[in-house]
Amino acid sequence: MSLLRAETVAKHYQTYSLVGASASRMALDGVSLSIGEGETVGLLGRSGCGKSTLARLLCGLEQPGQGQVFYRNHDLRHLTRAQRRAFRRDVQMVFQDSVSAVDPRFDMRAIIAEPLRHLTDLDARAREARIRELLEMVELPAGIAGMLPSQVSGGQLQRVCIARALAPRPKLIILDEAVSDLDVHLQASAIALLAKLQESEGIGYLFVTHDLRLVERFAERVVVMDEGRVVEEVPTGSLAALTHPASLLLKDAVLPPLPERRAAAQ
Ligand SMILES: Nc1ncnc2c1ncn2[C@@H]1O[C@H](COP(=O)(O)OP(=O)(O)OP(=O)(O)O)[C@@H](O)[C@H]1O
Ligand code: NI
Repeated sequence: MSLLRAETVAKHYQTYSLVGASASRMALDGVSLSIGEGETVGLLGRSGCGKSTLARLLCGLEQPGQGQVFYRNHDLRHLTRAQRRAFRRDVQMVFQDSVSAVDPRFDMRAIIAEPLRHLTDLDARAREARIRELLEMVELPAGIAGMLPSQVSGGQLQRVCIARALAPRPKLIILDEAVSDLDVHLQASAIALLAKLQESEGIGYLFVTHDLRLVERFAERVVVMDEGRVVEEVPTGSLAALTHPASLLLKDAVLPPLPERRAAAQ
């Protein structure tokens, strides 16, 4: 049974011009995607193809215009209270822009404590212990707990967002370009951290990116979208099988400009 499944979801946005004319833009055009428990899926495609829209539908932040999203075979629109709480716990999301994803008035402790308050039965003491444990998991010093978002670096704040996502012991974390803004070194260590957590906690990820290299290491399956549709889907071991033009663009972006290729072109 899938943990999370989108079935032929469609979503269009109404856009308005200055003169008041409205147009409809199809962000998702009949997309189906199923994610099993503990599974890691890379979701790729060029800018504007609908990745973030699909990510938001999957975690219930937005409703599809057509189609349905299912959590453990239950339609998200008809969850019981208990199922909704389980869904909120099991499926977490980390966004690209960690600064706007946190309240600037909250310190790191309060940021991480929030899901613990709402989604677990831990008392204050147990919450504090869990926060210490989470900071350790994301390799941040315990002393950071009392700092405000303005007092930590972008990379540290992103790790705090990952800690917050891990806090309620989710089954799946949807990472929407979550490491894209980090410098190369921090990106590599964030990926290593996510891969480690995948092993130790059995967490699965939906890893949204336009960088094929980032998913190659730890996704089992790569799904490529283009213009609001899923155009290809292959196991990570078979990337050579990708043939759609949108997939080839992703593959091309990975190839380094080899000196001999440049020489051959001259
Ligand atoms: N809130 C919104 N209002 C209007 N149009 C939107 C909205 N969100 C997304 N869109 C449009 O829907 C389409 C898909 O956007 P989406 O953000 O899902 O793409 P994406 O694949 O995540 O792109 P990127 O890689 O740049 O993040 C785009 O054409 C975008 O302009
Ligand atoms: Ni996006």
